[in-house]
This record gives sequence, structure tokens and C-alpha cells, in this order.
Amino acid sequence: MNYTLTQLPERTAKPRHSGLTMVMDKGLSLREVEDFLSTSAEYVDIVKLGWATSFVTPHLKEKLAIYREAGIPVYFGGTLFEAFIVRNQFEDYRKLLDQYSMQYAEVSDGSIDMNQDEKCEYIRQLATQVTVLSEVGSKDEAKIIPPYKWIQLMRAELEAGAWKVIGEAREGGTVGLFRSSGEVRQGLVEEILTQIPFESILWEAPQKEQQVWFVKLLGANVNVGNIAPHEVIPLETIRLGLRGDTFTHFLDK
Ligand SMILES: C=C(OP(=O)(O)O)C(=O)O
Ligand SMILES: O=S([O-])[O-]
Repeated sequence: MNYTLTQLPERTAKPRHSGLTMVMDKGLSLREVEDFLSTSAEYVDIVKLGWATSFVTPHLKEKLAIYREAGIPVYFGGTLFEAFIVRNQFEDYRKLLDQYSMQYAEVSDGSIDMNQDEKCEYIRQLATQVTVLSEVGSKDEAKIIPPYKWIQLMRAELEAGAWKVIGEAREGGTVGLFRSSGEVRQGLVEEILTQIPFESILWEAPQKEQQVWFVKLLGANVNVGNIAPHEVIPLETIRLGLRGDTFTHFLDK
């Protein structure tokens, strides 16, 4: 930090087990990645190459190398996994992970129907190869999964070997954990938290109001994701109570 302030919440340091920030890169150029990391690397724990953008993004190997050099793990969006599964190409997906020396992978079913046993089997198999993040929640706003089902899925996926379970929100933050207005499905989140340890969950929270809501509920070291690269430093100030939205939250009462 550049100067001293008292009454800041304790913030975890890298390698973090909680307080993770997952950033979504949906096609940054190599130079943009370098610039982004020069300001924000300390605050970025893991990067997702959003959905299947890695299929289209040029200089993919070079991009992965820049992140690797900075010690920041990268994974391909769950939609890419689903694109392989729907085409019966799971073995090709496994080879692709090796070909690009990926250490992490996401298993999701946001765009396809997959039963729980099948999803857990993919998690089990991939967990022998990489660290697995699994995602719960549909990308279809008409598909409302009741809280008991979220809990059951999250628990089963963690037991199958997922390192973290991700709560779906998409890039916009308007499905899954959130209503179409972006408002948090508060009852859902609170019910999940009665059953699943908070450090095991990574909440997709792309909108500022959503990040604020989670920091107020769970503190500076909540795991959040789908953060846009230019929102990483602003998010860090929200975590620390140094933006109006959380300004009084961490001060001694
Ligand atoms: C974030 C998205 O997808 P994924 O989780 O596959 O990256 C999205 O489609 O907005
Ligand atoms: O579960 S809720 O609050 O939509």
C-alpha cells in the first residue's frame, strides 16, 4: 500500500485461500494483459478466459505465457467445456488442457442439460488432471433452481473433487444468483451459506452493487468473480472500505 491507514479490514495475501478475485478476460490483447497485470497482478488470483473466447482469441499461447510468468492461473470458461461435451469431445477437451498446459478447468452446465451424476463424474475425472472449479446455475433466466437444489449440487460437486463451486451470474450479472434486474437473490445466498462453507464458494458478481452486497455480507475476504479487468482496483477499495459504498462498514463503531 502507498501509505498508512488504520482500521482497515485484514486482507488475505497471495496465495489466497479466501478473498479470491477471479477476473474475466474476454479477449484482451497481449499488450492489454501486460498493462493490466502491471497495475493489478497483486489483486488477481485467477483469470477466466470468458466462455469460448479462447477459441477465437489470437496469440493464445503467448497470452497464457504472460499470465504464467506473473504466477496467475488461467482457465477456460465453462461454456468451452460444454461446447466439447455437447459434441461428444470430452477426450479432446482433456487433450486440449494438456496441450495448453492448463492447471485449472471449469465444469459447468449453464447452457446444456446434464444430470448431477454425469457432472460429478466429469469433475472426478478432470480432478485427476487439473484443479477443478465447478459452476452451479443456469444461463437461462427462465430456469430458476430452488435453493435446496443449489445446496445439493454444490455439496455433491465439492465432494466429487471441485476446489471451489462458482455461483453463476454470466458476464452481466442478471441470472443465477441474481434477478434479471441484477438484484441479489438474497434468500438463495443466505440459504446456501447455512450449508456450504463460504470459502468454498466463488460468487460471480460483475456489477459494483453486487460486489458491495457480498463484501457487506461476508467481509473483505469474500471470493468474487467475473470481475472486469479495469474493475479490479475499484473492487479492492470496496473490500477495504475505501469507497463510499462500504466506507463505514469496517470502521470501529
Ligand atoms: C461468463 C459467461 O460464460 P462462462 O462462465 O462460460 O465464461 C457468459 O456467458 O457470460
Ligand atoms: O431466494 S430469493 O430471495 O429469490
